[in-house]
Amino acid sequence: MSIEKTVVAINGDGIGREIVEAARRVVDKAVVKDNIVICWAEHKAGGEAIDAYGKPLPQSTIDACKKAEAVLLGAVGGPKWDSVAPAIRPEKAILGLRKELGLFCNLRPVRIFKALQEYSPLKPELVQDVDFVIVRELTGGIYFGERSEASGEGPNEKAWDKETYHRYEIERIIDIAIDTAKKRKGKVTSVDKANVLASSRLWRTVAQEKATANSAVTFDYLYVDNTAMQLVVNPGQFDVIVTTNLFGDILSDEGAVVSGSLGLLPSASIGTGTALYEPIHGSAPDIAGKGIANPLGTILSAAMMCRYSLGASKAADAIEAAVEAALTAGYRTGDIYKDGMKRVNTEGMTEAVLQYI
Ligand SMILES: NC(=O)C1=CN([C@@H]2O[C@H](COP(=O)(O)OP(=O)(O)OC[C@H]3O[C@@H](n4cnc5c(N)ncnc54)[C@H](O)[C@@H]3O)[C@@H](O)[C@H]2O)C=CC1
Ligand SMILES: CC(C)CC(=O)C(=O)O
Ligand SMILES: [Mg+2]
Repeated sequence: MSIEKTVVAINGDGIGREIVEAARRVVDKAVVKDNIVICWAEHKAGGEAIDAYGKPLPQSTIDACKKAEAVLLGAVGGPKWDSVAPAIRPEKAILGLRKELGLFCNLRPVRIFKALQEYSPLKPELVQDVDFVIVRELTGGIYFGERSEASGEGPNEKAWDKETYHRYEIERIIDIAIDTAKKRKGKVTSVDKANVLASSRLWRTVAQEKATANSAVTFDYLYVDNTAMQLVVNPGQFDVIVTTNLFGDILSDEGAVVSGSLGLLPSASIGTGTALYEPIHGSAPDIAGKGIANPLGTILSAAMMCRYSLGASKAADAIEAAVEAALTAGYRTGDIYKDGMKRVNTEGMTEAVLQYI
């Protein structure tokens, strides 16, 4: 008899439905290898929840996520909801879910597939060894600080957002970075802006204390502006990058360029509650509804879900190998297409992956 696992699927907006449906098909086929069957529970968040319920994160979605073994999410937001009140913007759904589920850590692996080395805008010799993980703090910092929308008039009109970090928030994310590094090449790069920001100075102090207490791991410390440059001049130097919510958000999109496309990168958000898996990109309104989005970032997020939340390691290995095989065989969505390759849409890439499982 198969073991049943409940996974909440949140399509969200834009390309969300297209990529989540692709990943669900792949997972359903792969988990058979682990004698597992997935019971998918669809719930709404983001713009689609605003349209249905008048708010981006209904309690029913939160409750379902808390009870499930994992959550697979597409992306939320889009121009349709750009003029809604700040308190109910679609992005509040993502932030709210992360907070409600206690997901203080976002793991964003950045690697370069052999078949895609020539797709990176960087020189081949710079990208051949690229394989690092961004460990992004996810429930603190400026995204969760107090803010004030614009008020006042004329040149004195002002708005502000506050960045706060507590010692315990920094300690627990650095601990995860250290554990991650111990399973990899043993190097942590802590990224901050300690030359200017008080919150970054506390970040660096805590990182240095952790470094002293963990001599098995090598630490270095970079300012975020230098890191942004190092990511494109020498990305092979990185093993584990640990940084704040805002800096991690920005640096991971830059990492995606190194790997060839934003559509390729997966993520896992972990912490105290049900883990959530989502690609690092957004809802891509410019290509939504056309069936051309690259589903691989979501499919690879689903592989992480199989490995870390569903106890389906054979499925995880099979999905990752199938993605590699599909790329090696030349299948390419538009974002990674080059002359001579097999151009496919979302459906075609999904079929290509399925055939190798
Ligand atoms: N986790 C989430 O739900 C996130 C939501 N957003 C929201 O998404 C909306 C659009 O934001 P943007 O800044 O345009 O960022 P985006 O990541 O949605 O798109 C940036 C560019 O990358 C392309 N792209 C993204 N994913 C792709 C894929 N799978 N295949 C092929 N091309 C892909 C898009 O077509 C676009 O040209 C906004 O409402 C934003 O707030 C943005 C980032 C994360
Ligand atoms: C709502 C945003 C913080 C989402 C985002 O850009 C991300 O998590 O990468
Ligand atoms: Mg982002």
